[in-house]
Amino acid sequence: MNKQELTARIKQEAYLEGDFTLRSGKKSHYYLDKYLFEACPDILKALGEEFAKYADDDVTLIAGPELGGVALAASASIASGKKWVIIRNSKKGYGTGNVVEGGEITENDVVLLVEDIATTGGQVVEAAKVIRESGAKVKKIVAVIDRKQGAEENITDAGFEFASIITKDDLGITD
Ligand SMILES: O=P(O)(O)OC[C@H]1O[C@H](OP(=O)(O)OP(=O)(O)O)[C@H](O)[C@@H]1O
Ligand SMILES: O=C(O)c1cc(=O)[nH]c(=O)[nH]1
Repeated sequence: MNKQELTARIKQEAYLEGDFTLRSGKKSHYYLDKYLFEACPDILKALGEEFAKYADDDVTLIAGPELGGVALAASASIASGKKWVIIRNSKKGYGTGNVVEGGEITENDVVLLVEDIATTGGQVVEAAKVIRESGAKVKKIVAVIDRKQGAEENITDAGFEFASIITKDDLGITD
């Protein structure tokens, strides 16, 4: 699937209009329901292939933040052949008590961090800090969609590199 077809498929499956409150507390007249596009195998496969383009030889691990990043990281792993982990929002108070699920992130790791939607970038920066605290390098943060509401600036200010597969402009969305 080429980028244009992928963009059209995402809009077709996941673009909603209404009054929405976002994670950041911002209000929006639209919402991109990542679970709706992640549920479509053609889109999920194509996204994995797009993410895999960022998985250079030095990348040792792909990470996806809970919850929307999980399927994306799995798809990117299949497409790239690199292992993947989940970054939880917080530790469970029982069982292993892990924040990182699927294996440890070590100081030798170079991690590609994948995200579904970047609005302010707050969620993905938290996940990136977990990776950094383990001593590993965050190679790049790549989101499926950049809503262009500060994510790039905030992610860069936090010391990480950022890219997105598409932006809200590609989807023909105006504020
Ligand atoms: O860039 P930000 O301003 O942080 O906002 C975007 C984040 O918010 C949403 O997560 P949500 O809270 O819906 O979590 P979920 O993945 O657990 O459903 C979205 O999936 C991003 O992770
Ligand atoms: O900022 C968010 O919380 C957000 C925006 C959006 O379009 N889609 C989504 O899943 N989360």
